[in-house]
Amino acid sequence: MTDTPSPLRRLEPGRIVLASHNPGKLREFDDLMAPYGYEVVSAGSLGLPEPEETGTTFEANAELKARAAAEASGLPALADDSGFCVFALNGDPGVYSARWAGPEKDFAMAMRTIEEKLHAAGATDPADRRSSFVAVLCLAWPDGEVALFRGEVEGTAVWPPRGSGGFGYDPMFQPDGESRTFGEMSAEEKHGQDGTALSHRARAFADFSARCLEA
Ligand SMILES: O=c1nc[nH]c2c1ncn2[C@H]1C[C@H](O)[C@@H](COP(=O)(O)OP(=O)(O)OP(=O)(O)O)O1
Ligand SMILES: [Mg+2]
Repeated sequence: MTDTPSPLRRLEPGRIVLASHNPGKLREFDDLMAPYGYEVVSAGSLGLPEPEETGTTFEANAELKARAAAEASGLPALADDSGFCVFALNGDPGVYSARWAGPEKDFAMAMRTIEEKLHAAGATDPADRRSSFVAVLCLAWPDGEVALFRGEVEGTAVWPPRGSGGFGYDPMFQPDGESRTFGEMSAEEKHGQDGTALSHRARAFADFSARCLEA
C-alpha cells in the first residue's frame, strides 16, 4: 500500500465550470483553484439553471449537478454537494442542509432548529454534540465520464454560534483540535495552511487536485 493516490483522467488547462449557485462555495473554490492555471466560470455566469436535488446521498446530488452543467455547457464541470451532519440527530440536516434554511436561506434559523432538537434530546455535553461537515465533489466530463471525491471534518456543534466568517453553518461548527469555529476563522484557516487541508471542501479538493489537475 502507498499513500499516493492513483491518477485519474487529467484536466487539460482551460475552462472549467463550477456547478454551484452558492456564493460562499464559489469564493472558496476560487481560492482553491487559484494556484492552478484554469479559467474558472460559475454556472450562474453561464446562465445555467439550478437543478433540483432529488438524490438522497451527497454523491447522487453532486453527480446530478455536475452532469447537468457539463451537458449544458460542453465543458468539464465540478460540483460540490455538502452538508452539516449532527450525530445525535441521526446525521441531520445532512443532505438537507440547504433546505433546512428555507427559501430565504436563513441559516440563523436553521442553526436554531438544530439547537432546539439537540436541547430536546438532552445533548448539552460536548461529547453528545459530535458533528461533521461532509463535501462530495463530482467532476463530470462532457462525454459523460464522472469522478467523485469525498472530504469530511469532525468536530462539535456549539451554541451559541460564534463568528461571522464563512457561510451557512460555519458559526456553529468547531473542528476538533481548534478553539474557534469556522465562523471565527479566515478563509485561509478554514481551507488549511502549509499543505494541510482542514475543511471538508479543502480535503475533497486536495484529492481531486492531486489526481486531476495540472500543478
Ligand atoms: O463549508 C461550509 N460551511 C458552512 N455550511 C456549509 C458548508 N458546506 C456546506 N454547508 C451547508 C450550507 C449549504 O447551503 C449546504 C449545502 O447544500 P448544497 O445543496 O450542497 O449547496 P447549495 O444549495 O448551497 O449550493 P449548490 O447546490 O448550488 O452548490 O450545507
Ligand atoms: Mg444545492
